[in-house]
Amino acid sequence: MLKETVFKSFDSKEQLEQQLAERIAVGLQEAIDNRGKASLVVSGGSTPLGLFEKLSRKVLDWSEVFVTLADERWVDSASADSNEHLVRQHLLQHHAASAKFRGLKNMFATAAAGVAMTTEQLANIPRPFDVVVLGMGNDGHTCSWFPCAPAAELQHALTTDALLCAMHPQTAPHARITLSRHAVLGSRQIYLHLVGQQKLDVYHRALAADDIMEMPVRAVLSQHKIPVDVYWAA
Ligand SMILES: O=C1O[C@H](COP(=O)(O)O)[C@@H](O)[C@H](O)[C@H]1O
Repeated sequence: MLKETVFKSFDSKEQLEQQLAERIAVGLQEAIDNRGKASLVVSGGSTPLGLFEKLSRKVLDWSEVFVTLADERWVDSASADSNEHLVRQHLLQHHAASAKFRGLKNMFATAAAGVAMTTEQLANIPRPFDVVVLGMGNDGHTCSWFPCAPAAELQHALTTDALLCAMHPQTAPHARITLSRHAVLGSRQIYLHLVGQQKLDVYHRALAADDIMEMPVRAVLSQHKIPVDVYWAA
């Protein structure tokens, strides 16, 4: 059945975070009730911080929840630029401290060299992913599908059946490891979490045309098999 994208608008980012945290918690608990375990994929960057704080205080069987990232910068996991660092600081605390977390960074020197090992390490995460929370950059990237990356790399991430890919954005900091489009769309529910007028303008631009290489977030928005709920606050 084809799914429509749902757009939800909130007066404040706090309201958005409360509602989205509740939706995610309900989705994870339903997955546990139905299948005994749940998987949650989250994004990094600056947007999800408050959401993580609220989600971490939700009461559910966190010990049955597997958490991983949509993408990661190939930096030390203790670095302030690391998405894993953000998740450890803001999500894996309070009730959520008992969740099972697998990051995407490993000890290999480069993202390209590390892809195979991280793919193995994610083998036990329940798929399809129960809940995927994506962000979006002002350049129209989501995950680490950057329009400024070499075209062949971006094309690969958008077409491969592999779980993970390396990405080398030319104008954004750090080499990346990212879930592929195939991996992200192997999910039951996607949320796109946006805050601010600029992100709303970018979102509208993404809806207005269909060149995925120009704005890779379109790879998620232009499909109608997996439900995508867009949560936006001013
Ligand atoms: O680099 C990244 O950027 C996007 C968006 O980040 P934000 O700071 O604008 O919220 C994020 O979704 C992604 O996970 C991250 O690696």
